Amino acid sequence: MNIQVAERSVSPMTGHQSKGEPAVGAPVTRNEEAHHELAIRVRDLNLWYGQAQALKSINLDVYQKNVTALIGPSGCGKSTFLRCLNRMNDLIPGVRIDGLVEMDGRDVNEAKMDEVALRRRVGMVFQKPNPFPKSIYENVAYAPRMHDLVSRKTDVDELVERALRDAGLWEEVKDKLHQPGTSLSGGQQQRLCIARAIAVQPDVILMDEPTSALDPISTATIEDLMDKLKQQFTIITVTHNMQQAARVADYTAFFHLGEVVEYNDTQAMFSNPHTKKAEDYITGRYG
Ligand SMILES: Nc1ncnc2c1ncn2[C@@H]1O[C@H](COP(=O)(O)OP(=O)(O)OP(=O)(O)O)[C@@H](O)[C@H]1O
Repeated sequence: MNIQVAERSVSPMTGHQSKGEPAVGAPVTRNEEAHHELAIRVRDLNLWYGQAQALKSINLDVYQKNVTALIGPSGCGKSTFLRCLNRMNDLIPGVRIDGLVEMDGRDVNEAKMDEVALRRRVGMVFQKPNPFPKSIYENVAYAPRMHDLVSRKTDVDELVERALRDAGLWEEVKDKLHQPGTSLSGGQQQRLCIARAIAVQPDVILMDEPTSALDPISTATIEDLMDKLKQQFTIITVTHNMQQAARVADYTAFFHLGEVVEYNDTQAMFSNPHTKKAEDYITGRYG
């Protein structure tokens, strides 16, 4: 099957989940070179906002040092799912969660889990670049200092430089480190936010539509960066751009009405989707 991938934003969904579609869980096929060690194991995860169920029995294995894309129509639960991985939904009143989100053999929702430590291990980059109202340097140095990872000035300097280099921003900012982060362009600000996220050496970086507010050149820069960063980090990204998912992701999960309908190696998913819904969505027939 030769699937034409759609490039477009997604409007509110229509359609219904049909039963009897293939079980989801471990991908069917995998990239030869990809790492196959589990970073996160999600089992039977359900989430309600008040009475409304937004996630329904999600089962997903996220592999270390890969990019996993979450795709699907607007309102199908991608961002909600992403926030379950670092307990950011805890901040929303009326949320109820059950099921397992396991990292390093521990359920992130267990009562004694230290949420601050969890969010150090699972960093997040948002749709709109959101640097602190501080200098470029302080944006990167703040969290490592707060977590006591570094204290000596030379160590902080070194860490700031390394994070900015890894985020592909050092050459552009090395002579203006003490200017406000907000003085940078949108694409540079997003790379600053990535530098801020990686400065604490997380295991996982969550990205919620990280390029949707950026121009095509900045988008391409971030996509290249994701490809480099996966050597060091596990990346989970939400995207509405099918071509981006096809370009950057090793694995793709297709969400629909709060369920993961299909999860597979990206190449396999895009060339031979197992479900009609995934095929229709990927090809832009609905969404
Ligand atoms: N804070 C909230 N309170 C109540 N309901 C919410 C909240 N956040 C999301 N929802 C609902 O949960 C469902 C899933 O939303 P979510 O934002 O996770 O979907 P999404 O797939 O990320 O959508 P989009 O692609 O438009 O960003 C939707 O019905 C949404 O209205």
